[in-house]
Amino acid sequence: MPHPNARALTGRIALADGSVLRGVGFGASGAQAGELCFNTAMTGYQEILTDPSYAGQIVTFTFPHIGNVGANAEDEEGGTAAALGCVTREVPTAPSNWRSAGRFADWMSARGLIGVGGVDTRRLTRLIRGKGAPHAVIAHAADGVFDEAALVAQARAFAGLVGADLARDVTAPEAYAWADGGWRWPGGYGGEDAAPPRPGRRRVVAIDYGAKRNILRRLVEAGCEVHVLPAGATAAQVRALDPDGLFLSNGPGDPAATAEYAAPMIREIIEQTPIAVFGICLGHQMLGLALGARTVKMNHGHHGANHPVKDLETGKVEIVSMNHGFAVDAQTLPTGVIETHVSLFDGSNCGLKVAGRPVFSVQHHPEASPGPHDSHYLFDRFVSAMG
Ligand SMILES: NC(=O)CC[C@H](N)C(=O)O
Repeated sequence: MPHPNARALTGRIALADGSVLRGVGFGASGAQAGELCFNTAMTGYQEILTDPSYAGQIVTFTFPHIGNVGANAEDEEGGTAAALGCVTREVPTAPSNWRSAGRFADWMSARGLIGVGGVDTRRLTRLIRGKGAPHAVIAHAADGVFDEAALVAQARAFAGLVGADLARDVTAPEAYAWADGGWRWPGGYGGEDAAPPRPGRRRVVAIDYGAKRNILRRLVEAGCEVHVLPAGATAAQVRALDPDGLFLSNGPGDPAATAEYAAPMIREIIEQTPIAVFGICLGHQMLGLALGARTVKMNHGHHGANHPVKDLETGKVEIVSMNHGFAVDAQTLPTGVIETHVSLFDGSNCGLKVAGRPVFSVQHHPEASPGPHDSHYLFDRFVSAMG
């Protein structure tokens, strides 16, 4: 007789190398192919899974208990696309906190996210770290019946993130204004109405390549009035709003795949308009590309809320939130572009600035959603750079 606690193995993780891990499926049903990465954050699973930068990826959480505090409407970082699903050590339980809007598994279903729990995530993480982020399929079927060979074939057929322009897929369909944590986006999330522009605020045009909401909130907190433009915005469209600063957001996919539209716009602004420019993550990589540097695919990337980064100008070490699988190759930074931050895990580039200009960017996530607040000062630095 089966153990009374035994649960059917209704989930699978199939890797392109042919291995198949079995677990307990939860959330949405189906089978999705993507790149499998691991995230070491101990909190913030809902922010992670709704961060548009995770489009095309499946997240293995190294922290074993995921979903225990349920899900709620405030913690969503994006309105539409995000990760494909997640892998957990323990099968999520019912929420244990009073403010949850609902069970994690129900929220996963509603978002179309597939979960597989009861997996040896330690083994999976070692595998990803050793061989690089694999192409994989995450699958959930209530009857526990799978064609495992077909899942492996589906993982092998995944084209990968190199060369994939996903920022265009997740960007806002049209321009919108954001203020005080609210936004106006017809058919969107439907949060609070945007407040009218306030006198005395610095005007920022933020390009949405898959922007996390908490970045926009932090910009408002730092004293900005934020106007968001879709990914394909031209320099003329940016200038038409007469901003004091241009913000380049985070986002999914390969930065080099955006070369046709992002780099030319950024270059034109830097060359012709004397405003401050600040980029985060994909925005950092795009700024690097616009300045003439190259980006490279990392082995397994940086995904977590506990990464040490050194500010090379102050010598201070910040513990930061990270989520990237590509990086700017610091060796390719041209003269006049200075490396400002490095990862103390692997020495990879984490920041740059243009000498003598109010133009800078970081690879990590100062908005800390989830994560530590050590890098919040960068939002004030952006506002100061507006003169
Ligand atoms: N969070 C991000 O902006 C990620 C940037 C890019 N997609 C990468 O994986 O490196």
